[in-house]
Amino acid sequence: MLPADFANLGRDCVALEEAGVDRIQWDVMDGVFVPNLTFGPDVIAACRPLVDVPFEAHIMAERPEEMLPRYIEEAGCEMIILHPETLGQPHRVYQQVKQMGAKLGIALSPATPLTHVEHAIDLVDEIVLMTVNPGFGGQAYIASMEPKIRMTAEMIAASGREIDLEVDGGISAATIAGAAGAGANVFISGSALWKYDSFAEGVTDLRTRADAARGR
Ligand SMILES: O=C(CO)[C@@H](O)[C@H](O)COP(=O)(O)O
Ligand SMILES: [Co+2]
Repeated sequence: MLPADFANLGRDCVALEEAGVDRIQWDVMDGVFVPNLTFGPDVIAACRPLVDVPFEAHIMAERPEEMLPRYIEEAGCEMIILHPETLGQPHRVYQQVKQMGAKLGIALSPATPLTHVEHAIDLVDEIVLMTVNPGFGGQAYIASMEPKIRMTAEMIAASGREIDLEVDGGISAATIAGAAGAGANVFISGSALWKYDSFAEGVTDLRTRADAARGR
């Protein structure tokens, strides 16, 4: 939702759902962990009743554990995506997310190693590999993340668990095949999706390209 019209977030949520997106990701930024400031649980909660599509909160904010109940219970986010660097005791917070009934996403910035997920492979529902440095939309896809995508896919396969591999940042018609071919199965597209003539055209084009790269 970072490229959305902040004066009409509800309208854009409805349009995205009508276009057939599988989920809506809210980029929560506090201006401390990343040099940008966006929206919090009250804004997400205001949009929740307008659509049925799952919400995931990508929380790029320090001490996110203090507001977890607001994202899960008030804002109705089914998935909570956290950056390990923002947590004093990551594993404890991961347990709290699951105990509150939400799905757990762990986001790794480009320089954050895969080892940050190893200890939580039995808890995590989604591993999010940032293919840009977090904080802004419209940045260039970092193709050198593709070996990390492959290693993550191998780690997931070895775990024997159903874990989504999401890529987030710079995903467009030009880059989605590379990410999909490396093993990603969930794709977050912001600025590229908004550039299509319609959301429906973008969703169809991006999904078709990803499926082709995954041999589906
Ligand atoms: O979390 C982030 C950025 O910090 C991403 O969700 C971006 O907001 C995706 O936007 P594009 O790179 O697709 O424009
Ligand atoms: Co994001």
